[in-house]
Amino acid sequence: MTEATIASPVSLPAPRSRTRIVRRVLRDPVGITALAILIVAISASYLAGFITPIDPNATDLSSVLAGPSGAHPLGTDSAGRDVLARLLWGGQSTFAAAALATVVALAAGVPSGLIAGYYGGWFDAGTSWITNMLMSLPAVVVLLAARAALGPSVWISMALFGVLLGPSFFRLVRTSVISVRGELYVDAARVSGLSDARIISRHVLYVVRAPIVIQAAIIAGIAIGIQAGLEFLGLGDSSAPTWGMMLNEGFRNVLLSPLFLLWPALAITLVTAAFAVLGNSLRDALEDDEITPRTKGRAIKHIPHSEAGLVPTGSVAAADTDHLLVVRDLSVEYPRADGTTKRVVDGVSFHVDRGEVVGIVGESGSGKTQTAFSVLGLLPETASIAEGHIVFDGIELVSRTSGAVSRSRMDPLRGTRIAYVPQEPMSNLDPAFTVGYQLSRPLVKRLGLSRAAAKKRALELLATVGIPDPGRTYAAYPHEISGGMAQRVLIAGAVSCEPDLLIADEPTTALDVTVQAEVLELLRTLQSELRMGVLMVTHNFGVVADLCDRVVVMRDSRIVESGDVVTILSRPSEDYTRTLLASTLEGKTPRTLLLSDSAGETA
Ligand SMILES: Nc1ncnc2c1ncn2[C@@H]1O[C@H](COP(=O)(O)OP(=O)(O)OP(=O)(O)O)[C@@H](O)[C@H]1O
Repeated sequence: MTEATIASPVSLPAPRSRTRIVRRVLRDPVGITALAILIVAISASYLAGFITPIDPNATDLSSVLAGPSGAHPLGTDSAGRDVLARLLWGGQSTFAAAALATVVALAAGVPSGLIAGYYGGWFDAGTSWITNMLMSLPAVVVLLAARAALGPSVWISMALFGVLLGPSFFRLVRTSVISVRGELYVDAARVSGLSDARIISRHVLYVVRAPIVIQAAIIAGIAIGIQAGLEFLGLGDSSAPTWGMMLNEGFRNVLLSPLFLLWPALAITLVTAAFAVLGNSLRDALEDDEITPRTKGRAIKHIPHSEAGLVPTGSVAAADTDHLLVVRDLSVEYPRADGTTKRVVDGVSFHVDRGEVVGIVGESGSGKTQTAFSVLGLLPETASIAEGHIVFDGIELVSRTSGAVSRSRMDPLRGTRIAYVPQEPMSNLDPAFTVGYQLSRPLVKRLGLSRAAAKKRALELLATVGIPDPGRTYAAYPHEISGGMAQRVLIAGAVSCEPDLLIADEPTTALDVTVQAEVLELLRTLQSELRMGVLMVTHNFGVVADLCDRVVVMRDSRIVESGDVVTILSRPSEDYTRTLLASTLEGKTPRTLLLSDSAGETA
């Protein structure tokens, strides 16, 4: 690494301590109070037999609606039954039934919301339709009808209530997933080789877990309220003591014994409020928590080339196996609202050899990114590859007939042999995870490194890309580092598996001018050290002149001309190239031309 590539030190906050979620809740006075109320209420309910020996259904007609006494600490009801015993035993069924409703709602809403939001398509359409239908049903009427048809079982009522509440989780999760699935850091995770399941469980579920937690707490409270409401109306199982029935009885006897109404009302209010407050406190703790990877140490696992997609496919023409990457006659289309299609890449052909840097240059909207995304398999679902094929190291990623990137061939390559450096570094880092986690996770997943080895390698990579204090940057969150450092982090991630091909899409556009030069120098150094083929997407001929061996000039989705950089820079054959050169170089002679001139003179 040259001195020029080392960024000036940036002041970073001290690394965060890995405080656990429970400890964060315990430090929140409101959270700890709510937790204490729930722990006391739940344990007291399930230890009812030890707390009071009195049978909750034992009647004593000589002592009805009696006030608190030594024998009956909370008094008795209208049948002379002990209020404390009934309150404690009633809590058992209340908590268990609320848990049942919450678990059913979670099971019905969360997985379906994740899949519908992430993949969209027919599953999304079908589940959204079912959700809308369920939400249009009046829950209380359905519960009353179920009670009439199936009997007064609280378990059936609460399981059904869980199904009716499932859509609230579905909508919450689906909406959150839709808002993050298009985030660049999700694309970046895909490109770094993580599977859909891993992306959903880590990056997507991580974003929606806080709303899920608070929603679950609220739903548990609502389930207790609805359950008590049904019992209050006399629709519960009258053979078992419940808080709702106690409320009903207390209400009827409020003038004779107001205290009798107070106990169940207090229990219901305290417990439902505690659930809501605990949900808020947990959410705050989750949002503040740094996720700790829990991967156990593993030995280094080398990915055998015989795994799917890593051996050349037999049907590829010999001419296409001579180069690292071959893109031939590629055309990409999008459907228009009027039923026609819009061609954004039209008959594009080029190749990249090992150790060679090829630039795709052109004005905004000329189709450069769509071409690069075709190679990466990152085109949106609406795009289709109308024609052409793409071959990487003899592996046919897009065949002439398939019209799409083969996922089984692409997945083992992305993040290991084909890497990607994006345009906007900040948007490509997940704000919820530390830099170190995001850098080391693919090393654990793709290279099979243990957590400790991945951390060591990540720190080495950060030093390699010129980060002045790798330890601090490793522990920092994306918002705590500068744009230039974030781009260095992404470059470190991209080269971590020593790829054969690096695709960089305007890697310096979002950076200020001095940092641009440093990042270009870094890319140049890494490219020559690792002998990578590089496909550099840019609108800037200066970048092409600085880095590239060959260049492809694009305009309006087509290639205008292509050739080696010195020829195109000194003798462009197309007016468009001349205009583009004049506008981006502004009369300056690029270093490549100076070098080639001096080489010519020496010769
Ligand atoms: N999802 C999409 N649906 C329809 N058209 C799209 C979509 N994405 C891109 N396009 C169109 O494809 C064309 C090429 O876009 P592309 O992003 O490849 O341009 P570019 O040359 O990389 O420009 P820039 O440097 O501004 O990113 C543009 O006209 C753009 O509007």
